[in-house]
Amino acid sequence: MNRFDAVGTPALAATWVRPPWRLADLVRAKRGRTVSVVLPALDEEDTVAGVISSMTPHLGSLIDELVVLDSGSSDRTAQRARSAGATVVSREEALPGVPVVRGKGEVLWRGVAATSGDIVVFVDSDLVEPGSHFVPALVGPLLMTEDIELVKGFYRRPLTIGDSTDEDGGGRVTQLTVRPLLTALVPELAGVFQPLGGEYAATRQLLESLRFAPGYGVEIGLLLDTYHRLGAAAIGQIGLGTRRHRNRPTSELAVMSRQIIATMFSRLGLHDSGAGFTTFATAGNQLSTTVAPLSLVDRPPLITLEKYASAVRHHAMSQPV
Ligand SMILES: O=c1ccn([C@@H]2O[C@H](COP(=O)(O)OP(=O)(O)O)[C@@H](O)[C@H]2O)c(=O)[nH]1
Ligand SMILES: O=C(O)[C@@H](COP(=O)(O)O)O[C@H]1O[C@H](CO)[C@@H](O)[C@H](O)[C@H]1O
Repeated sequence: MNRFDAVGTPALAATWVRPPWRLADLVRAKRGRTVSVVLPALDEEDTVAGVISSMTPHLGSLIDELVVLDSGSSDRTAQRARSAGATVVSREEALPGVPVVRGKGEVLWRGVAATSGDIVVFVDSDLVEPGSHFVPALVGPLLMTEDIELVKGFYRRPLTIGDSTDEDGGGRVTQLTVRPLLTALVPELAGVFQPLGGEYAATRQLLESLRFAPGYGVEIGLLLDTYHRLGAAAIGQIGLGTRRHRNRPTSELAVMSRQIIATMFSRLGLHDSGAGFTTFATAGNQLSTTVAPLSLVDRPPLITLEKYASAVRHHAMSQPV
């Protein structure tokens, strides 16, 4: 285990700057365990096929299941995902009869329900030229060690606005909001480099036992709940190199940040006004305001959902002894 010796706040104890395992070692280490990859996708027709293509070489060996969980896309996301070799599941198909709500947390929650792998890997669908090493790196600690239950990827994050790129300007909410707040409120997690990153892997046993926060709060919710449940020793992080994705305008990230703060405060028992975030805009001498809705309603642990639990029991009984 390569300890990342940073000056100041130490990294997580389980930090790998580079994956030390060969692909063949990982496949051998599965020992009957299965791996499902879930790509949450809302209108990602431009990038979803490229993300899938970075993974299909591992399909049938390291990866057993590759699912795009369609978040209600209105573009050609589903068609392009199927053509690239993924299975596409809608939110309704993932949990029939359970009314759908908006947001990323809903899609990831249903992504766990729609798959069966012992290990579940989440990768965003808006990535630009992701490496084929992403999934092997993320599942490595889960296959090769005994005590890790959640593995977060970390990376350099370029920020491209228009024609200009700052090679380390990305992860704006991470850098300006979440990591400073974690340092102040949960210093044991100050060494998590990309707490919001959309590339992470976890055991199904963990994910089906956790609630899923709504919208963009899902990542910080899963991280804090895992920490409260199992401690920092169960959390690992691994270097993936550079991660490019669609960079949203700061105004949209402010709304994202508000939802993340609401989830953080709820997990830490801190009072939150519950007020939605107001965006101001002026035109001439006119002032307009938009209040973004805030949700505080988590999705319950899947294992408490009879529909899911019975499906798991049925699946278990259909497995060869
Ligand atoms: O309601 C949503 C919001 C986001 N996403 C997906 O979640 C990932 C990350 O979302 P986004 O790119 O908006 O977040 P960012 O990376 O910009 O912070 C992407 O694959 C989105 O398509 C989704 O499936 N449903
Ligand atoms: O890390 C962040 O600050 C934000 C925005 O990243 P950029 O400033 O656009 O590179 O993106 C993350 O947050 C989202 C909400 O949790 C996740 O869904 C994304 O996967 C993650 O990239």
